[in-house]
Order: sequence, then structure tokens, then C-alpha cells
Amino acid sequence: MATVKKAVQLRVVGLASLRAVSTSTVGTLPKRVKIVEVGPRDGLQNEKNFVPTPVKIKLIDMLSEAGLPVIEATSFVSPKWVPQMADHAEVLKGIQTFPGINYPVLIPNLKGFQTAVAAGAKEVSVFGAASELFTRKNINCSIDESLQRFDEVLKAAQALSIPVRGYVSCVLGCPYEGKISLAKVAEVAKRMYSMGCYEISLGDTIGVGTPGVMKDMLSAVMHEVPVAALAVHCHDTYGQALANILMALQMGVSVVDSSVAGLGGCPYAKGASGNLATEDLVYMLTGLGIHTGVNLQKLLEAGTFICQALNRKTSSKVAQATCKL
Ligand SMILES: CC(C)(COP(=O)([O-])OP(=O)([O-])OC[C@H]1O[C@@H](n2cnc3c(N)ncnc32)[C@H](O)[C@@H]1OP(=O)([O-])[O-])[C@@H](O)C(=O)NCCC(=O)NCCSC(=O)C[C@@](C)(O)CC(=O)[O-]
Repeated sequence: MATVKKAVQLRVVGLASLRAVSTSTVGTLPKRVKIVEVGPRDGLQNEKNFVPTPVKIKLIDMLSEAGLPVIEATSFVSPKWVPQMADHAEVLKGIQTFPGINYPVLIPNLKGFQTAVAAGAKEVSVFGAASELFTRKNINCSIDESLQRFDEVLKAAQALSIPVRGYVSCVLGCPYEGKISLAKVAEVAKRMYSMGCYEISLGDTIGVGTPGVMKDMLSAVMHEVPVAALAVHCHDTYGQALANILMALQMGVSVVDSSVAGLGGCPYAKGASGNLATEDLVYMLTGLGIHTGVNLQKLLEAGTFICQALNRKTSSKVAQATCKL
């Protein structure tokens, strides 16, 4: 084990020396990017076989060791709808919490909020969408009803000084409605921001977007929500995630969601692959001279751990490349 670890370490160091750090041709970029690691939730929620709770806990602890500043730990949704997340309270109670790292959890309504807080959650995320049909399939209500539920959550959270993040799914396309109007994306984002979500994560849930569409969508949303409060959440179904993220960075976005080993997909977006692999994101950002605070070596080890536990190949190109070198 130690020899394998050392060999991978050497490969990563080798790669670092090959990497040219240059930002001269890609325009203005943020100096720092906050990575929101969603693997333990978005990555695992779609797994058919139940992932043992100790595996989930160890994955989160390894991601903390790797220096990820935000790790979405689990979700407090109905176990009938997403059985994989039924051990949410055990996961939250079992993880080591590192100073300076936030461990938000996903919640759909006040019931989820109350259960999450009782289990020790210090931050939550509500999740809406710019598509009526997706909202119906995902959380069984209309967009308006979902926003009313979130408003209740925000009021309860504000009373307890608990920060709330907001997701807007289907910003570049919907598995049920196809094209989504940019005005609708901007409207939902604005309403969630106005009710008190401190950050709005814009989700390309099925990974269909390309950089030009990302640019148009962000331009529309940035009229309503300050760019400092925006994040992007790009699934990599069509291999466009890195290009879309680069576009978002050039437009001033400095918060990016990603999933270790590229795990995941939404149970209500059939066929969608996982988020961009965090390893690949860290590699690109480091190459651009952008600070993330993440230790790529330790991140690769977390990716190897979860892929072995799931008996699955990593979707991270960086992890694949470092294994071949
Ligand atoms: C929202 C509901 C609950 C509505 O589900 P419903 O069936 O309409 O709810 P209900 O209010 O009629 O309640 C039905 C039962 O669920 C219970 N219930 C009610 N709320 C909760 C709760 N919070 N936790 C646990 N249990 C709950 C409630 O107590 C009741 O229990 P029963 O009386 O039948 O025993 C359901 O649709 C649900 O849980 N959906 C979750 C779907 C989900 O997790 N999707 C994946 C995450 S979204 C995503 O991945 C996209 C994202 C965020 O990553 C961004 C992107 O990629 O774009």
C-alpha cells in the first residue's frame, strides 16, 4: 500500500513539473476558487446498492484531509424517494469536523431542515429548478410551491443563524422540457437570493451546456444576482464541464461544485453522468495559477478509496492519467 501511494505521489509531482502556469491567453480569472465538494451527496445518492455508512464517513474524512473547504455531506430527503441517503443522521454524527471546513446538507422542506438541525447540521442547501416538470419529478411540487417551502426554511434558518445555500437545477437544459428560458433561470435565482440564500449554485443537471450558452445564461442571471454570490455546478455528461467552468471563471464566478472521481448523477435526471471530477478541476485551476487550498495527492487517494469501495473505475481523467504514467 505504502509503495503504491509513493508511486502515485511521484507521478503527481512529475505532472506538476510538466505543467505550464500561464493565464496570459485566457482573460481575467479569479485568484482563488472555492470548491464545493458534492461527491458524498450528489455522487452517492444515485448508487443502486446501499453504500455502508462507515464508507461514506471515511470518504468525507479523507476529503477533509485533502483540504476541500466545503463538503456537502448528505441529504435529509425522504428515504422513500432516495434510500441511499437514509443514513443521513449517522453520517453527520460520524464525520470528523475540521475547523474552517463547512459540511452543508441538502434539504427539500421544513421537515428536512428540522431533522438536519437536530442531527447537528450547521449549514443547509435548498434545491429548486428552473423547470416545472423537473421540479415536479424531483420534489413533487410546482416551482412556486417549492419557493414557498424554501421561504419557510429560510425564516427558520435565519432565526437560528444557519446559512442557506440555494441550487437552481436545469439552468442549461431539462431532461423533461428540453430548452429552458434564460429569463426563468434568472427569475428563480433572483427569488432564491432575495429570500436569503447566501449563494446560488447554477446546475447544468444533465450536462448539455456548451460555453456560449453558459455565457448567455450567466449574463442573464448576473443582472439579478451579484456574481460574488454565484456558483456553477456542471455535470459532465457531454464532456463540456471544464470548458463551461472556464467560461464561468472568465465571467467572474469563483465558486465551483465538483464531485470526487466524477461520481454521481441525479436520480430524477436519467442518463446524466456525475459532476466534473474534483481531481480534474483542481488540476486545471492549479495549472491556471488559481489557489484552491486542495492537496491533489490526498484528493486522488480519496478518489481511489471510494472507487475501490464501489468497485468502479474513476471518471477523473487526472486519476486515470496518473495511474498510467
Ligand atoms: C420533497 C419530498 C419529501 C416530497 O415528497 P412527497 O411524497 O410529495 O411529500 P409529502 O410531504 O407528501 O410526504 C410524504 C412522506 O415523506 C415524508 N417526508 C417529507 N419530507 C421529508 C424529509 N425532508 N425527510 C424525510 N421524510 C420526509 C413525510 O413525512 C411523509 O412520510 P409518511 O407519512 O408517508 O411516512 C420528496 O420529493 C423528496 O424527498 N425528494 C428528494 C429528491 C432528491 O433528493 N433528489 C436529488 C437531489 S436534487 C439534485 O441532485 C440536483 C442538484 C441539487 O444536485 C443540482 C443539479 O445537479 O442540478
